[in-house]
Amino acid sequence: MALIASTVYRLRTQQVARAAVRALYDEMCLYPKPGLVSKTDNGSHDDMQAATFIKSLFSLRHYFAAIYQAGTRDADFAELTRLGIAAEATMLRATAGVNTHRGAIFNLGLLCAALGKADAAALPNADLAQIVIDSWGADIKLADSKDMSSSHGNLVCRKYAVGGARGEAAAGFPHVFKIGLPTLVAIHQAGGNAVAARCQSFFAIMAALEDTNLLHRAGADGLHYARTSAISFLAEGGVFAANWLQRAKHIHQVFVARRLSPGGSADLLAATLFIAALTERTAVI
Ligand SMILES: CC(C)(COP(=O)(O)OP(=O)(O)OC[C@H]1O[C@@H](n2cnc3c(N)ncnc32)[C@H](O[C@H]2O[C@H](COP(=O)(O)OP(=O)(O)OP(=O)(O)O)[C@@H](O)[C@H]2O)[C@@H]1O)[C@@H](O)C(=O)NCCC(=O)NCCS
Ligand SMILES: Nc1ncnc2[nH]cnc12
Repeated sequence: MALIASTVYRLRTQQVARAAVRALYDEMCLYPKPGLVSKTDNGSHDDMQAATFIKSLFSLRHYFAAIYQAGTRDADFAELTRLGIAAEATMLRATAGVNTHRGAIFNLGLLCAALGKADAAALPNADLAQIVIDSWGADIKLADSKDMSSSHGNLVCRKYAVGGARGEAAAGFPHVFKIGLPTLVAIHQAGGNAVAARCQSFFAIMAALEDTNLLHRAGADGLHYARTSAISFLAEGGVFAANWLQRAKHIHQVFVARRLSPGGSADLLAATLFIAALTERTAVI
């Protein structure tokens, strides 16, 4: 029995880690994704391209396995943080110092750990958002209150009084579970293909998110412009509009011209794809 249990554990760990890496890959590949890197172009970035992201996400495969297993052992936030910081170093080695997935390491890492905790408790349809809140929410808020770093995000969160990645996590990833995922499922159920479902999900997240990348690069006006663009795209029919692809590509070009880069929305799209892949009813999207 022990052999079977250990084999199941190993296979599940591999499944979760592969799903996390695949979600980051599918996010990067999605086009158009206003201002962001894809295989088509580098968006609003001079310092990174598709290959940078592929090196980065591949370098994180062991991290996602490790943090899932930490979750199965009911690890505390201090242990998760140690794994996350080590993963950031691994990412930077893979990208020659470019920050491709620092937020994704945090966002997807916590969701992998929550999944591990749910699996260990044999809860197949666990409320992962609630597990994140209950298990590590207080520590995430404490870490945020003690953060005196000069990271782009921390400076922006203080200046604009927004929650950033930590605020999103401590609230149980509402932009994933209440916006990204329902939108992805709705478009799929309406007959939309994967690209349409993922684009609509991305625009829905961007329309609502206080993305610190946008605030860092373009201030409150930049965030407002990006969110208004997404709201207009959705109000004019989103991916159900006949010319949606041309409109989405035009918005991408305008974001590039303005150097806007909603990296936080991209991370939460990846988190949405990760949850969808591991949730039986949405595994096909
Ligand atoms: C917890 C941290 C992630 C906090 O990081 P930071 O202090 O920087 O604060 P945030 O801005 O709040 O978050 C950083 C990244 O998170 C993404 N993000 C932004 N807004 C949100 C949001 N509202 N909700 C969720 N996630 C959000 C975003 O990451 C992506 O964009 C980055 C790439 O884009 P780019 O424009 O290139 O970014 P820069 O290089 O900074 O700017 P340029 O110079 O290019 O203009 C990339 O990171 C994507 O992932 C934000 O950037 C983290 O600092 C932390 O504490 N980590 C330690 C490990 C840990 O605590 N782990 C716990 C368990 S895993
Ligand atoms: N595809 C992407 N382009 C730019 N920044 C990102 N952050 C996360 N995904 C990204």
